[in-house]
Amino acid sequence: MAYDAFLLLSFGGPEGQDDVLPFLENVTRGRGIPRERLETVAGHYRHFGGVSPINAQCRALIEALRPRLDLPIYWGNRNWHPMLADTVAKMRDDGVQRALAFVTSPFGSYSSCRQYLDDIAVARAAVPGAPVIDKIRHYHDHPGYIAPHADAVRAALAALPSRMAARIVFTAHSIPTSMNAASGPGGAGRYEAQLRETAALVAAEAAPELPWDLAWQSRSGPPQVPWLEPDINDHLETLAKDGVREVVVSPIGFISDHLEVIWDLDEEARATAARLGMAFARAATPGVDPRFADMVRALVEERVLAHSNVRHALGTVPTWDFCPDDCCASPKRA
Ligand SMILES: CC1=C(CCC(=O)O)c2cc3nc(cc4[nH]c(cc5[nH]c(cc1n2)c(C)c5CCC(=O)O)c(CCC(=O)O)c4C)C(CCC(=O)O)=C3C
Ligand SMILES: [Fe+2]
Repeated sequence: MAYDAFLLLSFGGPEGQDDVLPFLENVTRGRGIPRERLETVAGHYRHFGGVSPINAQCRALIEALRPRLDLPIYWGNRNWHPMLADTVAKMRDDGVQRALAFVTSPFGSYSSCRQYLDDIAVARAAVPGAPVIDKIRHYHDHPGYIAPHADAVRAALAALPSRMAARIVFTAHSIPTSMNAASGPGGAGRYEAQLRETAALVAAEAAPELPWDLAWQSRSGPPQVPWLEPDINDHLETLAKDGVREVVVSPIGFISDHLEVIWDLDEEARATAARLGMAFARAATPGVDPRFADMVRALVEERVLAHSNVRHALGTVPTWDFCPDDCCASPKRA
């Protein structure tokens, strides 16, 4: 397949205090998020001057990709500028015919996969003559994703007083259990399955001798809707009761230090651990690790040279190039 452009497709985040509320309105429109939750999350952004780290991370990734890709690079977001529809219009004006999109989430689910496909469809519908845009597959078990996380877990373990007694707790963004059930072709619960595989692969590479768990963070939505559990803070309580004194928390659900990482883990989970008297080290995310940037290049090559059969994967949970219609369906909303 021939492509004449590369598109970085991400979530977007505010870049100043005045952006916070309009950004949150974009994120939560029609999603039934309680008002109090919105105010709480606005406070997290305000704590950092109203600036999400995510846009700077996208810019840094683009700079890391420039020397690695022979394609012009474009960037568009779901929820904040540069908005995807504006980017698609620019691509059309530049004569782009067929672009390949890399999404900043490695996993399948409505929020992390299908919603980006919907974003592409909506943006293209708004731009007459828009290029075709194909999405790159999930990369939850790609060596370029696993290796930086594994190194980071090793480094975090080294920062603990006595790594012998440590527990590794991997985290990812919680989603409603109904959204998890609908993840993957035919609704196969792939979100959790992929994350468990990522966790197992990172643990095996970083510290095969240590026990690990998968916990969830950043729960949203109304309280009566079930989301994936345990929450990281509840899980730390359980571990403390079981006598665990040291934890490494590794956010394998994130490619870079999103606001959920620097608030929900570095502030909240760290405070929970301190209250419980546990030593706490947060493992880094890939960010612009050269192996992660090389992975993006490899994923582009994999699609361009589809006949070459090179498809790096360390696990067995399948990934697929084109999501079928019944993949990662939108969950019913309350
Ligand atoms: C699976 C998943 C990912 C990973 C995949 C991916 O990366 O796309 C993700 C990423 C992100 N989520 C982000 C921010 C927010 N997510 C929210 C709300 C929600 N997230 C959900 C799921 C996910 N979210 C869901 C099911 C909701 C409920 C509303 C709904 O059904 O859609 C809300 C509303 C307030 C709240 O309730 O928290 C905010 C502000 C940011 C930006 C961070 C930054 O600024 O650095 C990023 C990268
Ligand atoms: Fe999907």
